[in-house]
Amino acid sequence: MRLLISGGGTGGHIYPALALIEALKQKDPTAEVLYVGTKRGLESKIVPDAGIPFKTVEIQGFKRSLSLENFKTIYLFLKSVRDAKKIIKDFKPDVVVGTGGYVCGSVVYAAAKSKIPTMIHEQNSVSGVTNKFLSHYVDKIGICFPDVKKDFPAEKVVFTGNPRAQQVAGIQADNSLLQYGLKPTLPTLLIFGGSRGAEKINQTTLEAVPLFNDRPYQVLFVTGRAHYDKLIKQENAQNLPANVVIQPYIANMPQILPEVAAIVGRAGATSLAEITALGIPSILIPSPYVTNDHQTKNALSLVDSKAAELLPEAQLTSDQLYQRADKLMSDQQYRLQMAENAKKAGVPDAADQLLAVLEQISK
Ligand SMILES: CC(=O)N[C@H]1[C@@H](OP(=O)(O)OP(=O)(O)OC[C@H]2O[C@@H](n3ccc(=O)[nH]c3=O)[C@H](O)[C@@H]2O)O[C@H](CO)[C@@H](O)[C@@H]1O
Repeated sequence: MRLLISGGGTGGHIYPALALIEALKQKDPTAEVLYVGTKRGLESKIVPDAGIPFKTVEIQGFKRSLSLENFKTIYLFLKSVRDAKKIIKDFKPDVVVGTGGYVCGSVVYAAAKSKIPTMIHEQNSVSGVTNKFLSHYVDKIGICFPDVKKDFPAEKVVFTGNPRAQQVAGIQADNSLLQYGLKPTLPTLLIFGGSRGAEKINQTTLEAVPLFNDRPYQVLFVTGRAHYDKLIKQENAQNLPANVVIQPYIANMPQILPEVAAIVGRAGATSLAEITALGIPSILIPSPYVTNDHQTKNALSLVDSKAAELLPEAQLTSDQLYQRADKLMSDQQYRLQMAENAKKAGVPDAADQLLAVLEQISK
C-alpha cells in the first residue's frame, strides 16, 4: 500500500499517524509512506526524527474573529491545495489519511478532488473544525468516542479507536525510567500538560514541588519544550527534592508509560487513548482553551465510569494538586480499581481496525 498521511500542530494529531504507519509497516514491510505537514508544527521535528519521509505545505488556521489575516489564510489554503495536488500526483498514493490539525484540511481536500480514496481520524469527543469541513468530501471517518458520530455524516463513520493505543499496549516495561534518573523500585507519578506543556499546570506543580519531598514515590514533571528554559531557572526547580525530576519533553513516551503508576495531566484525546490502553489511573485537568471545551467532554467519558478524576483548571492550586496527587499515590487499592475501570475503555487493536478500513477503501 502507498499511504499518504497528514496531521499536525500538536502531538495529539501526530502520534496517532505515526502509530498507524508503524502498524502498516509491521503488516506490510513493502508499504511506502509519505507524511505531509507544516514547517512550524511539532510534526516538522517529530516525523523526520522517526525516519519517515516528510514534505511540507504552507498554511495557517482561520482566526475566529473577522480579520485581514483570514484573506491570507484563504490565499494560503488555495495555494496549499495546489501544492498538495502536486505532491499527490508525484507520490501516487492508494489512500490518503488525515489525522487532524489544519494542515490535513488542504491535503485531504486535494486528495478527494483528485479522486483518491480518503479517510480522516477524529481523536476527540467533539469534532475539530478541519475534520468537520473534510467530512463532506472523504470516504470514511474513524472515531474514538461514540458521541462524536453526530457531528458527521453517519454512513461514513466507523468506530476504530486511536492507533496510538495499540502502539503503547504492545510495549513491555524495560526500566526506561532509569534514563531520567528515576528509581525502578519506587512508584512514579507523571505530571505533564499535553504535548506542548501548560503554563498553569507547570506553575502550580513547581510551587508544589517541595511538598513531594520524602514521599514514598517519585515525580516525573514534564514541562513541554517551550516552557523548560524559563521554568528551570526558578528557585523550586533549582532546589529539587531527590524524588522529583524535571524534563522538557519525553520523546519515548510509549516506553515509559507502562512504568508509570499514575498521571496528572491534560485530557487530550491521544493521552486518554494511552491511559485507557494501559489502564493508568489519572487526575485530568482539561484545557479550558480548546474548541467547544472538548477536553472536558473527553475527560468526563472516563470520570463518569470512575476511570479518572477531574480537576477543573479553575480549581487548580498547588495545594489541590499536591493533596489530590498524594491521595492517589498513597492508595494502591484505589489506583488498582481506577486502572481496571480505565482499561475497560481501551481499544488496544485500534490500528488494526483503522488499517482494515483503509484496505477496504483503497481496493
Ligand atoms: C491545546 C490543544 O489543542 N490540544 C489538543 C491536542 O492536544 P495534545 O497534542 O496535547 O494532545 P494529546 O494529549 O491528545 O496527545 C499528546 C501526545 O503527546 C505525547 N507526549 C506528550 C508529552 C511528552 O513529553 N511526550 C509525548 O510524547 C503523549 O504521549 C500523547 O501521545 O490534540 C488532542 C488530540 O486531537 C486534543 O484532544 C487536544 O485538545
